[in-house]
Amino acid sequence: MLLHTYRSFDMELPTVDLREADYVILGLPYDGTTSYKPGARFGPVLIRQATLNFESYILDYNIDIAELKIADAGDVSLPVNVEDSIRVAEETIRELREVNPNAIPIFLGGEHSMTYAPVKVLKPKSYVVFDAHLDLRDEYQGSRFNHACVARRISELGVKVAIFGVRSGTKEELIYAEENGIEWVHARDYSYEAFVDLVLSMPEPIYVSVDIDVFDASLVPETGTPEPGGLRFWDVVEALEWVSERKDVIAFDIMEVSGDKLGNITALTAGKLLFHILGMLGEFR
Ligand SMILES: N=C(N)NCCCCNCCCN
Ligand SMILES: [Mn+2]
Ligand SMILES: [Mn+2]
Repeated sequence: MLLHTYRSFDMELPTVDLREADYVILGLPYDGTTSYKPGARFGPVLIRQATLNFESYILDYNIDIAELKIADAGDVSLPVNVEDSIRVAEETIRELREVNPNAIPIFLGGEHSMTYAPVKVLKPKSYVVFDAHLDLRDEYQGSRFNHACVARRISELGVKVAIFGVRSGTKEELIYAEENGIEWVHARDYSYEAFVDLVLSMPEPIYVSVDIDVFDASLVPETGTPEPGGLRFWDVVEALEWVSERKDVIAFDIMEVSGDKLGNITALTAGKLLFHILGMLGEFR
């Protein structure tokens, strides 16, 4: 076990020791800056539990992900304060890299605020994110590390940012995007072609983040700030297939899953996406 982690719930998959893994799951169960619907601290448990519903054989790729070498490093034990939590998450991810520098991590959240930690440690050149929100605020509800600020903090690290599926933002965020070369695609304008067009020229390596609220609210009612008018499940899967096959993706996350009932529709959406990500990684890499 890594320092500052605990085991919460087992997925519907055999796992291997972290040292031997090609892929590693790590939960970031933080919800201290939630602004609307609470419960993101249960996201990682809910996603793992939802995988019990799914076959490990993925029809789309003709692959059984039970045969992949996947480790589950558990969940990081996070303190109350958001900046302290980011620090503990960073330390844990650094430790994980020391134990196994080659495994591709898939982080499960937990608020989007936590994505800052893996990005700081893994130092991608680009951040490709699916999100209903721009997350480009300088500050929100008293914190610069609020979930609504994470894309801005990441862009300030010098990482190239592109955001897909957006349908919520402020004038201030729009101006920041424009002044800082941050590309984004409205959910109404989203297409596979628009995604490929933008991501094709982005510098590598790439960190891919899925804020689960990018999906239509009907697919993800249990998330911190649900928004109607979102993407379909296959929109995101097809984009991830392209980027994981064609570009150097060093990590993924699935964030902002919440709720207090096992088997909730949001967790099922996230669990199914997790299995597809593992399937495409097994197929393409
Ligand atoms: N990145 C995010 N998830 N942002 C959500 C911001 C919520 C805006 N509430 C609007 C309240 C208006 N009174
Ligand atoms: Mn977000
Ligand atoms: Mn969002």
